[in-house]
Parts: sequence; C-alpha cells; structure tokens
Amino acid sequence: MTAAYVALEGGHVIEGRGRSPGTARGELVFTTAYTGYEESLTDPSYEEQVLTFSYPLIGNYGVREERFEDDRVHPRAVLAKELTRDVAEWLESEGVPSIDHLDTREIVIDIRDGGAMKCGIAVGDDVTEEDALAELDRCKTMSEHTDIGAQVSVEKPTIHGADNGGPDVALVDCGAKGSIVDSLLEREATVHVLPYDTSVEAIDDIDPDVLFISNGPGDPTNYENAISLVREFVEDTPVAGICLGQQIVAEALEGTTEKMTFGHRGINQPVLDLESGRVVMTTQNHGYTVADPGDHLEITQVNVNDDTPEGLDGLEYDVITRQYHPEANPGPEDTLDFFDDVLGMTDSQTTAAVPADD
Ligand SMILES: NC(=O)CC[C@H](N)C(=O)O
Repeated sequence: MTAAYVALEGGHVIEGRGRSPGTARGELVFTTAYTGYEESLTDPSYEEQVLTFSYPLIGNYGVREERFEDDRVHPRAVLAKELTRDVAEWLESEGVPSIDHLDTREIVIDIRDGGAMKCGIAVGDDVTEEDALAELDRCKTMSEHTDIGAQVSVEKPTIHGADNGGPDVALVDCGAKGSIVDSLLEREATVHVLPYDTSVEAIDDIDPDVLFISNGPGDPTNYENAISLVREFVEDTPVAGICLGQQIVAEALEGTTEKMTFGHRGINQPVLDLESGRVVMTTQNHGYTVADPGDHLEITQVNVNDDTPEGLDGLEYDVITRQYHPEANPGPEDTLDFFDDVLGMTDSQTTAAVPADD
C-alpha cells in the first residue's frame, strides 16, 4: 500500500491510504456536498486549498468532462473516506495527490474547532511523516498568496456569444467558473472574459452594459485592481458579483470583509431573502465574508445558519451581488434567476428570462 500522510497545523500527522502520488500543501477545508465532485474539483476557487469531502463515497458516477468548471483540477490535494478508481486515476493524471481511508469525521471536527488550517501532504511508496511535515512548514496562509488571481485568470481577453445581440457583460475573471459564463450566454448576453488585472481603458473600449466580478480563490483584499475597477465604473455602469465578486464589491464601496472560522462549502446552505421572506437552498464555497457592507450597499439576503450576508444591493448605484453560487453547478437550482436580475439592470436588455427550472 502506498504510504500517505496529512500533517495538520500544530504538527499532528494522520495516516491514510495513498490513491494518487505527490507532495502538496494548502489550506485544509471541507465540503459537505454529497454530489458534484467533478464541479468542485475543477472550481478555481479551491486553488491553494486541500479539499476534504465529508460525504463518504466520492466518484460513484464517474468523471465526465462536460461537468468540469475549468480545464484543470484546482485543489492542491484531495482527502476522502473512499475515492473510486475513476477519481483516483483522474487525480493521478492531473498530478494531484489524494488520500482515502481517512476518518473524515475527525478531520471535519478538527477544522470546525480549529478553523481552516495549513496542512502538508505526502503520498508515495517512499514518503515519510517528515515529508508531510516539511510541506506543512512551507505552507502559506491564503492571505499570503497575494497574487493568486494570476494563477487562475485568463491571460488574454476572450469573447463568447459575440453574435448574441444581447447585453455586453465585462466579466473580470478572478477564477470564474465556466457555468457563470454559460448562464449569461443562455440569456443571450455577449460575455467578454477579461484578465483579473485588466485596465480601465480595456473596459472602456468594450463599453459594457454590466461589469461582473467573478468568483475566485484567496483573500478579496488582495484583488486591488478589481476593487479599483468597481470604484471606477460603479457610477455609470451596473455592477454584479458572485462570491469573491461580492466581497470585492463590498471592499470597493467602503465595506469590509473578514476571514470566517471554517467557511461555507456545500450545496444545502439555506439563505433567507429579507424582502420576500423566502428561503432558498444554495451552493457555497467561501472562507471569507462581508463583515460590514458600508453605507452604499444594503444586505438583501442572509445565511439562515449564521446570519452572514448572502446578497447585497446598491443603495444609490445599480449593484447586485451574491455570496453563494447562483449558477448552481453543482447544486440546487433555486437561484438561477439571479442572472435574469443582473441582465435586468441593463438598458439594452433584449432577451426573455430563462425560467429557473429549465
Ligand atoms: N468561491 C469564491 O469566490 C470564494 C471567494 C473567496 N476566495 C473566499 O474564500 O471567500
């Protein structure tokens, strides 16, 4: 059996069964999602993290490229109770170490008690506990990855749906999930996917109907360029954001963000809409949250479990954001109408809304 070690912050080392070899380090987090492992493993927001699945069997419906959110696996390593051979072989082909036969209940309790923490991973025929501890030693916090956007963003602008004839959306790609682009294209928008460090002039040239800030990994305060783009355009252009995008919008408009203890990662996070009183089930993957929306944004939706802000609206500007993932890949499809609301902010909106249960 291939040796496999997880070294947790503080120095405690856990042993499991190696399923794909390699050494790695990252912030140790867990997701409670019981489906959607293909989408989660290709979600750029997991960059520099080690993902623990709390659901005990991962891989039982195979690995299908059409479910991928990006062209590579983003977590640095994967931990589970049981991984199928399909998933283990996929991770091996991607060079991502994985370990199973772990007591993931114990790992989840450690993370809930201690918070998301650094960890080191070593998997291979000749690895030792010391190799995992050496990785732990070199592990940075998420905030210390100050230019993480460069690891996940497009390098050059790309245009999707140029012939759609609908509104032009400038999507600042801080690690965008593919299904965010798809959700906009389904509504006949033209989507300009732009590098995370794109310039004001490049956006001026597009003259977009909406400026959209994507999801993405790491600490929102490290995305200085995206923060300044929101400040630059918000007076004249509607602004939308998902997850990291909500946090960046808050930072731009005199709000603040903070790190949560262990975050929200799963597909059954209940969210209350304050105006309608309706509760929806949502897909989530975040470790930071808006602490204070400031004086230019109001909280429109909150998490039923802990009251954290899940939706923001601009008070004097056209702004709507969500902390969860309304594109619902994976996940319950209660929230797809967010994209209708985003395109509804544009003057040039010409397309009919797509029903949420399509
Ligand atoms: N999915 C995301 O966009 C994550 C946002 C941010 N990196 C966080 O962890 O809170």
